Amino acid sequence: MNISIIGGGAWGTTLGQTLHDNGHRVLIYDINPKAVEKINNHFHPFFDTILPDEVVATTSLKEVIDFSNYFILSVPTKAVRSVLKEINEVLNKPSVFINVSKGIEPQTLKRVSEIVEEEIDKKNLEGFVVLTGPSHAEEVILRKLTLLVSSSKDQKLSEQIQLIFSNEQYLRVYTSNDLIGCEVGGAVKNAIAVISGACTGLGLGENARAAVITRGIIEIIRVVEIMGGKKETAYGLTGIGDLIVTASSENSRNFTAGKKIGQGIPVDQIYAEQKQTIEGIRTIEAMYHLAKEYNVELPMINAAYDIIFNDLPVKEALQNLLSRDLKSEDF
Ligand SMILES: NC(=O)C1=CN([C@@H]2O[C@H](COP(=O)(O)OP(=O)(O)OC[C@H]3O[C@@H](n4cnc5c(N)ncnc54)[C@H](OP(=O)(O)O)[C@@H]3O)[C@@H](O)[C@H]2O)C=CC1
Ligand SMILES: O=C(CO)COP(=O)(O)O
Repeated sequence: MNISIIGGGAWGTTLGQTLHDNGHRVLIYDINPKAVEKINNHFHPFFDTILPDEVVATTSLKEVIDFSNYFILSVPTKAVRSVLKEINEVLNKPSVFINVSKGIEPQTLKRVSEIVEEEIDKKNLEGFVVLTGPSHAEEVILRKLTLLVSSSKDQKLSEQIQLIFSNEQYLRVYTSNDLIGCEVGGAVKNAIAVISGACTGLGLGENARAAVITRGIIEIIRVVEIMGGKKETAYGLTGIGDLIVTASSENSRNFTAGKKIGQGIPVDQIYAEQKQTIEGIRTIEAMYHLAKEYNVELPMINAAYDIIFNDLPVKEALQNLLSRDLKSEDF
C-alpha cells in the first residue's frame, strides 16, 4: 500500500521505517525543510540511525495528499487542527486517518478523533483509527520488541491497521473497541509522566515514582470514565503500559521536562531548550479545565497545574498534596 505520514519527527519517521519493513511505500510530509532534507539523505531527523532509501519525505502537502488515501497523523497535537484544515482544502477522495499523536485540545477538551470529524468533510472521511501504546521511538527505530493497540469505531478498520503495522520480528498490534479509552489513556499518561519527572527533579526516589504511577492510573481512570471510555482499557497497554514506559524513562520528553520543572526551571525555558514535542504540559492544562468542568478529583494534575501556570513552588505543591485529609485507598 501507499501510506502518507503527516509529521516527520521522531515517531512519524520511525513508523515510516516500520511500514517500509512491512512492504509498504511511504511518503512523509513535514513543515521543517531540515527534517525533510535529513530523511531524504537517509538519516533519521533525531536519532543516529540510517533509514532505508525508500523512506522519503517532502515539504509539499499536495504531494503527500496525492500519494495515498491513508494518512498517519504524527504532528504534535497542537498542530493537528491546523494541518487537518490544510488537508481538507486539498483532499478530494475518501481517506482513512490514523492518529498516533497523544494529546487533548486544552480549549475544547476534544480528542483527536473529534477534531478529525470536525475538520475533514464527511464525504472524505472514510474512517479514523488511533494507534497507541508504550512505544518510545528510540526503541522502535532499533526494531526492539513493542506492543501497540489499534482502535476504531469500525472494527474492520482497526483490524486492517493492526495488520498493516504488525511485524513478526518486533511489533505486535492488538485491537480494542474502546476508542475513547485508548485516546484518553495515551494523552493523560503524558501529564502523569511530567509529574513523575518532577518528583525525580526534586530529588525524590523510587517510592515517590511508584506512588505517582499508581495514583496516576487512578486519575487516568477518572478521566477515561468521565469522557465515556472503559475503566478496563486504562489497565491495558494504552493506559498503565504507556504510563510505565513514559513515567520512568529518560527517553521520555515528558519525564525529562518534568525533571526540569522539579529543578525549578521555568516552563518557557524548558520549551526553548527542548526542541522536541512535549505533550504533557498542554495536557495538564486540559485536564485542569476538565476537572473543574466535570468536578473530577485529579489532585496530582491540579498540583502540577498550579506549579506550571500559577508559579506555586514545587515543594509547596507537594506539601499541599501530603496535607490533604487522610482517607482510604479508593479506586
Ligand atoms: N517520540 C515518540 O517516541 C512517540 C511520540 N508519540 C506522539 O507522536 C506525536 C509526535 O511526536 P514526535 O514525532 O515525537 O515529535 P517531534 O517533535 O519529534 O516531531 C514532530 C514533527 O512534526 C513537525 N510539525 C509540527 N507542526 C507541523 C505541521 N503543522 N505540519 C507538518 N509538520 C509539523 C515538527 O516540525 P518542527 O520541528 O518544525 O516543529 C516535527 O518535525 C506526539 O503527539 C507524541 O506524543 C507517540 C508515540 C511515541
Ligand atoms: O508516548 C511515548 C511512548 O509511548 C513517548 O513519550 P514522550 O513523548 O514522553 O517521549
